[in-house]
Amino acid sequence: MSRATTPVYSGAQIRDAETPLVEAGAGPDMMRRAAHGLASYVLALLRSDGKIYGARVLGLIGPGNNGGDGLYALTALRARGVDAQAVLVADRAHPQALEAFRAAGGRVLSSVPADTQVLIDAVLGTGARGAFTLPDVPGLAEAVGTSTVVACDIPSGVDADTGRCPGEALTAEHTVTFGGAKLGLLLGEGGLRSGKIHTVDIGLQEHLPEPAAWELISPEPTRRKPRLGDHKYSRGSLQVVAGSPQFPGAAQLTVGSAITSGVGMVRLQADATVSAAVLQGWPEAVMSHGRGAKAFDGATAAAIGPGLGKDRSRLVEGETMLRATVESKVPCVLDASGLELLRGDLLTSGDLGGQLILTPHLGEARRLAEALEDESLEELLADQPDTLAATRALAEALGATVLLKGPSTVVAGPSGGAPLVVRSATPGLATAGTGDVLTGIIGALLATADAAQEQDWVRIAAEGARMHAAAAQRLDPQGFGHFGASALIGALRE
Ligand SMILES: NC(=O)C1=CN([C@@H]2O[C@H](COP(=O)(O)OP(=O)(O)OC[C@H]3O[C@@H](n4cnc5c(N)ncnc54)[C@H](OP(=O)(O)O)[C@@H]3O)[C@@H](O)[C@H]2O)[C@@H](O)CC1
Ligand SMILES: Nc1ncnc2c1ncn2[C@@H]1O[C@H](COP(=O)(O)OP(=O)(O)O)[C@@H](O)[C@H]1O
Ligand SMILES: [K+]
Repeated sequence: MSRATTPVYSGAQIRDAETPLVEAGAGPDMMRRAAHGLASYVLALLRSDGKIYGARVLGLIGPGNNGGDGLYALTALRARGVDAQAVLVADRAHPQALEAFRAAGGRVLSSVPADTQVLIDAVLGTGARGAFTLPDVPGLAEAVGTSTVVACDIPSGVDADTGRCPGEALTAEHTVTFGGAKLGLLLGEGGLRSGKIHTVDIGLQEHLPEPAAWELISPEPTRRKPRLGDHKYSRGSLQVVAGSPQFPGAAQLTVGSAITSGVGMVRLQADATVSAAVLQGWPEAVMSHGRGAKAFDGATAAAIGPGLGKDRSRLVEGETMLRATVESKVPCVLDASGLELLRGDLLTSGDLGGQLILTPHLGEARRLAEALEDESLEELLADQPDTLAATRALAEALGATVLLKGPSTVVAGPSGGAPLVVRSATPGLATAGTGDVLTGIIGALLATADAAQEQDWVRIAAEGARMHAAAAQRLDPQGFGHFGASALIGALRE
């Protein structure tokens, strides 16, 4: 993968990489490195917050190695003058780590002091199995609200492979994770509970397999800048089928975001009312109403679906265009009501092509799973979804690229390459119409991209999601959420 991405592993991959090292006697060494990384991170937090000497840190310690990491980190913090104490939540704790902690003057408390500044969650890590119940420790609920919670490896209760929380779970503002980022820190519920993620090298690197996914963290160079000799046709032309009398705004947002993302020409196929509305805001848009699949001639990509609603004639136009793109293998992004067009042979062909990018949100993905009558996919998408496995399965079933939207967006191609994840931390995007903006961005990227391989489509779609989140971040750095989809378009310029 490129330098814009970082590897993400399942908990099982990390454990498998650790096993031979533990068998060779390197376990204590790895634990020392993990604890040192955790203690250094907490020290930096305390330093930025005021002072280290006498600062109050409490470790919530579980029965296994995760608790061992926590106890050694507390020991290291004590050596720096931090008032670090522990609460043991089980009837046992890592014996050597507990001994080291006690030898450093650490005390085991039966409640969490009210003046705790940093609470280290070292209850469960990758060894967690099944549902977790928050320990009944006096003062814990209050401290969770008032102190900074730092998770040791993974917030307790979060499944390291999927991000699912089968029972209760702790929520951290920071997670210091060992050996490599875990899927569970990025995906689903886990993605909402991990906060800022910091990875500590514990010497696993060369023992790790190909990662289960990659996180896209900085711009992918998929955007083509205008060249000196370019003209409007050579810069790419995007054909949009969006909007209906009920939802004219969806066409405005898709067209506007495509124009702003940088493409030679944006053409819209829509009826007279929608066209008039779009032209008010975007006079540079070209109308191609009434030309059927011919409207598609010369386009280098298509964007189909936003705001077609249940309008019969608009859906027919969308389907005509969709079939034309699939047949000619011209890249296309299919969103919103456009996804309802995947029925009959379009649903079951299993080979729509990686150049077709579907951008469902969770509800739309569930409807696709229902239409496919795929119970295992429905299960992956149920209550606590496994978004990585579900995106892969959906991409494979349809033979297309799938971008599953959410706080963490997952993109997978049809033939099983490693998916890309875009974590946004911009909940202000949860507002009507932002999906239409994403469709316009991806449409523009597709229209201007040089893509040859399946993984290119995955990268382009993920880059679209990154640009979308970056625009929200730029527009609303404090996270107040006081913006709508139209304002997001204005923030697309990087
Ligand atoms: N391997 C290494 O060398 C290195 C590992 N490292 C660290 O070790 C961590 C993994 O440690 P681990 O394997 O000891 O598992 P861990 O997460 O502490 O939990 C296991 C304990 O919890 C219990 N338990 C399980 N589920 C439960 C539930 N739902 N509710 C309640 N209890 C539950 C379970 O009890 P049992 O079911 O066995 O009775 C068992 O006692 C990893 O995240 C990293 O921090 C690093 O130091 C680097 C080197
Ligand atoms: N809590 C959230 N945090 C970050 N991004 C979010 C959140 N909720 C939604 N989004 C993003 O906002 C967009 C919403 O898209 P969608 O649901 O299709 O909206 P619409 O159909 O109204 O345009 C997606 O890109 C999604 O990833
Ligand atoms: K933990």
